[in-house]
Amino acid sequence: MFSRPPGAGRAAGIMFETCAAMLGVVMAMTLAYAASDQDCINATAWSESVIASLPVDPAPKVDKSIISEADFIVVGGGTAGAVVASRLSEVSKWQILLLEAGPEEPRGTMVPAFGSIYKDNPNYEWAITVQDTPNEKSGDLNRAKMLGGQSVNNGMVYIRGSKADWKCWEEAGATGWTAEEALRYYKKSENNLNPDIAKDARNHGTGGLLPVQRMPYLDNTSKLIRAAFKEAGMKEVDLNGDASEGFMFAQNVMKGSKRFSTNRAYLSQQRALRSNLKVLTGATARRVVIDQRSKRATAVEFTDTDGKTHVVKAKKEVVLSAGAIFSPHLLMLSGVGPADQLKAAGIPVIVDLPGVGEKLMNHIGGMVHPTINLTKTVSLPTPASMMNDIKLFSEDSGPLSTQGPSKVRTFERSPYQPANDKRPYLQWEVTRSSNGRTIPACSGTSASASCYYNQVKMTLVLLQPHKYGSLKLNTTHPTEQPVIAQAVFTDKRDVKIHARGVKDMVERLQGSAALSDSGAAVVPPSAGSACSKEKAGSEEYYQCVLLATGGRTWSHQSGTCPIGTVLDPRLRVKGVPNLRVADAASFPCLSNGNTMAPVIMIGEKAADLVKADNGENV
Ligand SMILES: Cc1cc2nc3c(=O)[nH]c(=O)nc-3n(C[C@H](O)[C@H](O)[C@H](O)COP(=O)(O)OP(=O)(O)OC[C@H]3O[C@@H](n4cnc5c(N)ncnc54)[C@H](O)[C@@H]3O)c2cc1C
Repeated sequence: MFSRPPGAGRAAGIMFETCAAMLGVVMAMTLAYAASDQDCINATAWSESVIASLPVDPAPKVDKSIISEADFIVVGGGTAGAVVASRLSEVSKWQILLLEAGPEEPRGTMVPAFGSIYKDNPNYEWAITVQDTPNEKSGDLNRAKMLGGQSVNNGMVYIRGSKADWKCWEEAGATGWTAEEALRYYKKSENNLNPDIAKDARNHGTGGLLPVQRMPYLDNTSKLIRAAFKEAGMKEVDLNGDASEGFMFAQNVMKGSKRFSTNRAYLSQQRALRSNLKVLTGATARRVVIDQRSKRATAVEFTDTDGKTHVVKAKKEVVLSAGAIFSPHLLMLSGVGPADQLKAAGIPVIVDLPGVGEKLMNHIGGMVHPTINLTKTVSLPTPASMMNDIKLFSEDSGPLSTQGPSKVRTFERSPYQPANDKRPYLQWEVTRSSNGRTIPACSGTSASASCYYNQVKMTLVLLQPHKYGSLKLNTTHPTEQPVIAQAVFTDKRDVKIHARGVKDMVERLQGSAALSDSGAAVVPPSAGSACSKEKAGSEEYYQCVLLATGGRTWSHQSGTCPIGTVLDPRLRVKGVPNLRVADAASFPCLSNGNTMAPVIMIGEKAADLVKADNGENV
């Protein structure tokens, strides 16, 4: 319906697309109105009308034909895999095959206000269950299954972590992964679109494929949170520059008002232009075929959406970029991993590598939320205001282009962390929620937050917990998902650091004139009567509340095939020299911040390592 008419020139095509899209908006908004009264807006019709307003992408070059061999096979077209495949295909004499289990990226992902809109949608998500462990009833783990991987469906925040992270990498044996080297690749990937930040050319790049910018619109609550944090003595800084502490309205992977995944940034145009880059979606790798005698990866076995098995020969190398859960799983299914687990599952051992899945690193946070109830800075949406939001969105502004105060990130040291560790251990996240006044048709959908919120919840994330989880082969059903156990507040030091952080923040917010002047009420976390024996507001009280309410791991799983025990510093699997792992699994140390930016950096450097090892100048 919205495709360009045959033979139309570019300008005419764009006009046609715009008009067709606006027609779609009007039709869908009519549906939303029909199902709405003053307080109740049909969220599904609303979401559809927003999606209909998006510019039409050129149709991706979809070629379902199977090839029998390629020079390089990249498994997993996610955050890192899209980068690796794209960069390798710059060498036109090489044939690159990218295998992605999920489908093409859908268009709705471009709307920042929709957040992780495809979370829990079985068409675009792996269903992964996690073991219950003390202090955490884990339930499920969200992993995107589509081209672009988690970069399509995450919080978009672009945070590189601490420059002091690289000391830990060096100590783990990651020779050559220094702060300066990482910066080189961050800058290579980055197209920083905010001039006030981009002018710091030592720390930022503007020529890369990845658009990075702040969300273009600040709502009133965001301005209020900024005022409260400044009042609390926090400095507004560029957390990807020289400062490692302070707060920031984070930059995100986006351009104008739209999200960019690594698929959109690195693959969509390249696929259309490069005949040596073949992308197969719906292609689930089952194992890497490794020759028992030579210990070389020779092929990848995968199944298509009809369940048919194919084997593609790898003439040079295989790169696993299937993420922190599936890269180690694929290694084990291919005979590389802890020998005891492989033998118990009946998988012939090719290389005994006990480090595969031995640790599953992750940030942890408490379900202990200081909350700010809002009154003056929020207003209920109306059909007219929502229509206006769509107009603003098409002009690269307005509420649909933002996630409001959810983009605030703070990094601070804890008085209880080791004094010689330069990484700030505490990160506060702010999320929007709705309490008391809900709009029935808006609640329970991903679009709800873009409809209305009247509360912000603060969540403290511990960036360097003292305990990690693990990932093991399911030895009775090895092809099923691995057995995943995370670790949450099982170390007393973590409980102490977290509780003190919550106490300090509550006290600062309660003393904020900016908040009280705007009618906002700060509600400290509580666990009902469970902690009534402790003095309210004391560190012991918040420790009790934390243990009573429990915590959870973040979505930053990493380190399941780390450099050091599993990979050499060139990301090659020890004992299988033409097989590499390049994604969040490769981290030897937990990044001191959100993980997408470091994963993209790894993808960039991985491609250069592969090129250099195969005779190309980089
Ligand atoms: C809900 C959520 C929100 C987040 N928000 C942020 C944020 O705001 N900022 C941030 O920095 N980080 C965020 N993260 C974390 C970050 O997105 C991830 O750490 C990062 O994207 C992981 O990249 P990856 O390449 O390792 O894996 P992925 O991006 O998950 O890519 C792996 C790909 O491999 C495919 N695959 C897996 N197995 C196979 C197979 N057998 N055959 C073929 N293909 C396969 C998958 O379908 C997927 O596309 C978030 C994560 C989640 C879950």
